[in-house]
Amino acid sequence: MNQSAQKNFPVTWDQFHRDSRALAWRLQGLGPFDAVVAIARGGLVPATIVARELNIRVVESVAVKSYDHKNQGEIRVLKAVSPEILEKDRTGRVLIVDDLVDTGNTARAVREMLPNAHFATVYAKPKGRDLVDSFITEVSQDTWIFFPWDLDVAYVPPISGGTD
Ligand SMILES: O=P(O)(O)OC[C@H]1O[C@H](OP(=O)(O)OP(=O)(O)O)[C@H](O)[C@@H]1O
Ligand SMILES: Nc1nc2[nH]cnc2c(=O)[nH]1
Ligand SMILES: [Mg+2]
Repeated sequence: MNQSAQKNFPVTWDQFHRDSRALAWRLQGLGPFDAVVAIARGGLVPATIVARELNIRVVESVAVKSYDHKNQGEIRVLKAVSPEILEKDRTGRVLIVDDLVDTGNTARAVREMLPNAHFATVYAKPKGRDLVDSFITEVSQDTWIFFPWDLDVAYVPPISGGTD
């Protein structure tokens, strides 16, 4: 449950691209990886960027849903990992990518499916941090991250509270 999120952390496309590329730099040398498994939906964007940078051509997905907007519910697996990827996991050369780890519930569920994979996220909150092998930026547990695909350009009133 993330209703306690007090702070907003909006991320632009530019920043997300930069942070995802930074993740690719960090992952280079930890491989080689034969396949990337993106945790849909949020993991699909960074997975594509990482796969491009590391020249990984096999990109798969697993679909896990646990949030309805900011409310966390039961973990539901909507699309399981393919048998080919389960087979590849034995080699330890599978890379799982997600946009963030929060409570760690999603990461825990996917790690059970692919126990030998390297788990990477762009952002991490303290509760889930230890469940990922690599991440770029940590934010506090009471921060809600807004991804660029959740945002639009909008009017903001002046800090002084007056009209502009
Ligand atoms: O560590 P947790 O507390 O499990 O939260 C992290 C997960 O929550 C979000 O996905 P969400 O279930 O909202 O679906 P989405 O990727 O389709 O937005 C996010 O993309 C992570 O996958
Ligand atoms: N967009 C978004 N989804 C989440 N799912 C769990 N935590 C978060 C968060 O901080 N931002
Ligand atoms: Mg997700």
